[in-house]
Amino acid sequence: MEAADDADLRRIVVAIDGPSGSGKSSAARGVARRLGLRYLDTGAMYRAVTWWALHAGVAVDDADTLAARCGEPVIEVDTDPTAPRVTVDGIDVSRPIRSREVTNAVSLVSAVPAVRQRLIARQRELIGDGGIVVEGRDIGTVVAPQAHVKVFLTADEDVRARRRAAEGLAGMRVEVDLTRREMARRDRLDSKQMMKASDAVVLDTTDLDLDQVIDEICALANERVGACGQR
Ligand SMILES: Nc1ncnc2c1ncn2[C@@H]1O[C@H](COP(=O)(O)OP(=O)(O)OP(=O)(O)O)[C@@H](O)[C@H]1O
Ligand SMILES: Nc1ccn([C@H]2C[C@H](O)[C@@H](COP(=O)(O)O)O2)c(=O)n1
Repeated sequence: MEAADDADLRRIVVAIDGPSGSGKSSAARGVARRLGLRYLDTGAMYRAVTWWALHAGVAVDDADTLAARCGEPVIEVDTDPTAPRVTVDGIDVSRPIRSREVTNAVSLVSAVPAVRQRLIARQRELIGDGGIVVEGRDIGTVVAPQAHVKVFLTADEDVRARRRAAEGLAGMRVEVDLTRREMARRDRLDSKQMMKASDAVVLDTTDLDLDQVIDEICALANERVGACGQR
């Protein structure tokens, strides 16, 4: 990317949304690193509440109790793209929140309106005056509709499952068919929260490698960076 004005870059908000396994985290981190921006993984925050519920003995299908108690855990997020970290009550949960147990429960927790309200407020605080790449499901529509760059990442379901299975969940190799079924289930449950903004650029990553995706998003940021002072 050509050198953009530093002051404008410090205000930019790049929103990346899309289904599970479409490459949001990898792309968002890569863009943030390349442009010297902060990085916020909002899914990690929903995962952190889910991890807390599982450990606090709160049933993840008990929406009323989740709504009443979701303010209890203190969730801290480090927005450094070289070392993103999430803690719950001071415990580093960056790895355990990727476990299969959390992954299969998180959609129930993230569907609870009180949980969303609380985390969205925190996400907006973290976005602050910008200089950040934020990824999730509702960033361009709900969390930061003012974002200067909005990207909706997609990829063929089979390709997403293969990429995810190759990576494994928290270090365990898992088979592609099972991964595909679990991802499809999660996308179905998340469909109410996942929204493509009408002004988002749709980027299908099926045939793109990660560097190409990062290049495309950085090019969009470069085009829009001049508008950062105007919003
Ligand atoms: N363009 C790409 N080409 C090849 N592999 C990719 C690409 N983008 C991401 N990956 C790989 O696909 C896997 C899933 O990517 P990533 O975790 O970034 O997706 P995600 O959309 O954030 O998923 P989730 O919503 O489930 O957290 C990772 O192993 C990542 O390295
Ligand atoms: N802005 C967001 C981010 C995430 N979620 C939900 C949907 C996912 O199932 C879960 C975990 O996200 P992931 O780490 O897989 O990106 O959190 C949401 O509702 N809104």
